[in-house]
Amino acid sequence: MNYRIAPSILSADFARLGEEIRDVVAAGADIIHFDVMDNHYVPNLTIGPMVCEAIRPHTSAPIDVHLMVKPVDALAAMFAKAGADIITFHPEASEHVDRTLELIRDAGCKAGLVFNPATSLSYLDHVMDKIDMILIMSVNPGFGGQSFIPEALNKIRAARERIDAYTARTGREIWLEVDGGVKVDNIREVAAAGADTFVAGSAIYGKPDYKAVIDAMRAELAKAGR
Ligand SMILES: O=C(CO)[C@@H](O)[C@H](O)COP(=O)(O)O
Ligand SMILES: [Fe+2]
Repeated sequence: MNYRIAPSILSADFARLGEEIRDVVAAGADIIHFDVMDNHYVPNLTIGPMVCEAIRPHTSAPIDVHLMVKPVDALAAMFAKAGADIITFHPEASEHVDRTLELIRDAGCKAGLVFNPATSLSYLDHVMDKIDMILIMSVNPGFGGQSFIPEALNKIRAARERIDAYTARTGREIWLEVDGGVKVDNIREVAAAGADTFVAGSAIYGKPDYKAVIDAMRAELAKAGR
């Protein structure tokens, strides 16, 4: 299994963001997770396309933009222009999920849907062909540093079953990302449930030695048995 670790810059030092991104990639990160919150769909307010554009020259790692905004379409287009590689959004926040997925892919990015703890995976039913990534939230969206909600493991297993059935039928791969409360001490269980891409904000940026945390996560992943 090809596992990917995606540090969330929500827990980085924003006064030194470029350096924080270079450091985490040098420490072994595969993807930069970029949390966009609008103080409307979620209570917090974070960063927009200008910041994405500003960090783009600091890394060649894919920038994974997690949109916690409503409405979605205008901002999705702006992030595609600002250098995002992957753009995910919450289906409840889009008036027309299929159209938003198309808009993101037409702009040259990978597209994905994000599932809150209480959101049904049935939003996937008719759009699998337009999805490159499924993101399962293991906390309620809005803040870093929350505790992993154990029920998310069942949803990860259900999403993995859908992906495996789809890949067996079409040959096309879809990534399964998990976001919220992922740490060294639970990443193995999250991987065993079927995830291949792991967002970790406070677990990585909350420690002084990013490489030590990422190495410890990879050591756990090597034992996951998938
Ligand atoms: O999208 C979100 C929160 O809404 C996340 O990406 C968090 O930033 C993850 O932070 P940790 O739970 O890993 O500290
Ligand atoms: Fe996120």
